[in-house]
Amino acid sequence: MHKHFWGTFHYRKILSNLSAKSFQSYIWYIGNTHKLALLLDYDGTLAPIAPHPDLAIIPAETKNVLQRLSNLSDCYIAIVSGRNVNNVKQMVDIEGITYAGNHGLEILHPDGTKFVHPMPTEFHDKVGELMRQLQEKVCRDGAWVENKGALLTFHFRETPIHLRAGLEKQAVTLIEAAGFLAAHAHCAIEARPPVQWNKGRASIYILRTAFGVDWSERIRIIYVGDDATDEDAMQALKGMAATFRVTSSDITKTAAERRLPSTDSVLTMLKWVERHLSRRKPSMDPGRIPRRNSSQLAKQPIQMSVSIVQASPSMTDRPHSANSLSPNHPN
Ligand SMILES: O=P(O)(O)OC[C@H]1O[C@H](O[C@H]2O[C@H](CO)[C@@H](O)[C@H](O)[C@H]2O)[C@H](O)[C@@H](O)[C@@H]1O
Repeated sequence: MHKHFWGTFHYRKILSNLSAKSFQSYIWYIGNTHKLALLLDYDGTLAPIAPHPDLAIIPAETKNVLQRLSNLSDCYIAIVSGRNVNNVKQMVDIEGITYAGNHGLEILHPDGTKFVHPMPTEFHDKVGELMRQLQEKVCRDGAWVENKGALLTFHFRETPIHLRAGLEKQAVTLIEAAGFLAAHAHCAIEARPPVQWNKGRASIYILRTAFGVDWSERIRIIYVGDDATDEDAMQALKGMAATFRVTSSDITKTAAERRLPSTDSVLTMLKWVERHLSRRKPSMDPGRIPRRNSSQLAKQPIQMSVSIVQASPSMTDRPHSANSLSPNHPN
């Protein structure tokens, strides 16, 4: 059942003035029997962008609707973020859901088990050295480095606009010289270890762990994200999910089925999902799985290996490039 779901409703304009009614056309996709998996990015999707990561707070209304959705037996929620996994869990602060941090390199399952993608050992030391280099050479004029453990983010949101390009270029050079992949984010450069893992692969890993190998037949999926790193997931889930890119631009390239203009519209969608799921009639459909039983499925062995990718000599901002599933891929 790998096909596009939107039929005649497939268009890519930004929808402004969204109301719950705007999502009515999704009823036939979500249907009345299947469990729904909501995969949601954090910054710029659930929480509006703020001058500093500590200030990007999830609005109370959004948190409340997520909390209620997390209590529905036929709704599974995973937050898929570029933040450190403990940090994003702290920011969302809802128990019983899945948290993926560092673009999926670390995943906390609702039953408390944790997945950590294998990392070449030398990169543990290299992260410290790259942090030192960035701090020494490019942390000025408001720019700073966020240490996320296996990853670093070089932030320049507070840097005067005319100084940004120079610092960005220098940071990219340092990141790539240290053997990391550099990727553009919102007023930031992400320094990621060169492993073939991203939000797309992490999303598929999460769905397979929760729902088993035939996950794509058993569930309906909604993925929402606002950044280039979310494009990996939108690409990987193409034809298997309803995908939304949060952007106020209609020229931003995206693999998503539709665009949403703001975090407010994400809230509107979540409210619509809640209303639809709450109105569904109880069903005996085997596709519905009690959510707490998903830990049984997590015990199925999943192949995992470290695959090193070559850091390119130029800027690595290819959101669609790392999506093709390798023979090692758990899917
Ligand atoms: O995948 P996400 O959950 O969207 O995380 C992506 C990055 O988000 C954070 O940085 C961004 O949001 C900050 C708060 O709004 C903003 O100040 C910054 O300019 C943005 O780049 C976070 O700090 C990063 O670690 C995440 O990778």
